[in-house]
Amino acid sequence: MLKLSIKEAMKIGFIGGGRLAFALANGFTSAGLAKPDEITASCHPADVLSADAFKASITHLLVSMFLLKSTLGATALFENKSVVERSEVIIVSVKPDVVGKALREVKDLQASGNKLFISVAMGVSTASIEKMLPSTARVIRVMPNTPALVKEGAAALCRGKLTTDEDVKLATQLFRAVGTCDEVPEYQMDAVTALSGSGPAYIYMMIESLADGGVRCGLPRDLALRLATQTTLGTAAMLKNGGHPAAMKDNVTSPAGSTAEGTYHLEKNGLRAAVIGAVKAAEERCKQVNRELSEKL
Ligand SMILES: NC(=O)C1=CN([C@@H]2O[C@H](COP(=O)(O)OP(=O)(O)OC[C@H]3O[C@@H](n4cnc5c(N)ncnc54)[C@H](OP(=O)(O)O)[C@@H]3O)[C@@H](O)[C@H]2O)C=CC1
Ligand SMILES: O=C(O)[C@@H]1CCC=N1
Repeated sequence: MLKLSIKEAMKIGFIGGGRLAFALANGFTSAGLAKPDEITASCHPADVLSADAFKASITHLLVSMFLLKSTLGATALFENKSVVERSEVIIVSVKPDVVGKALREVKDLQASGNKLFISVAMGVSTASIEKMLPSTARVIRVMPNTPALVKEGAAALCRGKLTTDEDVKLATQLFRAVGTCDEVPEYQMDAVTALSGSGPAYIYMMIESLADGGVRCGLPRDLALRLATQTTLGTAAMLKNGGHPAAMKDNVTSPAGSTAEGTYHLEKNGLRAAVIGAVKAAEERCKQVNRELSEKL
């Protein structure tokens, strides 16, 4: 079995060079875990597209290649096989419904059998990934999030059937270089996806709403957005130092003051139920994706 060590920069390949791959590649290189010129990423293969889709995709592909090369110094490849052959660790970062197609292309490669595959695909279980790869391939499932781009990511991972402690150590080190990373049992991965994987989208909506509120009260847009962003950052930083959000909220809320009016309005309009419901709905969607995929395998 190929032993990996994170002491030296690793050859990391991405099957699917999209938004998340870009965020992770950027984070890994700036953390010194991979040399930009040793990162490879594959993009949408042109052979399966209609003429019109090909034209649209080639533009998209050229933009992706340009971004990967110019911003990161990484190499964009047309073939998933080349990514596997050229990498020590392969991050599967295509959409869940494309995972099967992409991995079928590399299943028969000899190189696939002794490599570590890290899947970040939402809702796709390690058992499903293992069925799509040679029986000896090692698989880890990770759910990262896009703040990895600024080394403030939150990730959780779980083991597959053949994952070794060293693999977990390596993946943990990789994702801790771009934020936090916890190991969880696989049954919790959909909940993690629904909370921290999707969470940045919910927080952006909250920040945008705060800024809209400020504008409604007469603040200039740029000031409102800066205040909303910094307030979110500062609030999260305080919580990270310890303490309970309810107690911290009470510290902000003066008797008969402005915050009490504001929080009453949020309670009346069901903010908490809406957020809890959003996480639950996102978790359900993960389970649905896994069910649909498992039926096809
Ligand atoms: N975005 C996020 O915040 C997070 C995403 N994830 C997971 O990461 C994965 C990727 O998501 P995201 O980066 O947002 O999606 P993107 O659509 O941005 O990236 C997917 C990439 O894969 C390419 N692709 C499509 N088909 C193939 C193929 N057969 N072989 C190789 N590459 C292919 C796509 O090209 P083209 O566009 O030309 O089709 C695209 O560049 C998903 O499984 C998602 O669940 C996990 C955590 C957070
Ligand atoms: O929306 C999605 O499906 C992916 C998974 C978590 C964040 N983005």
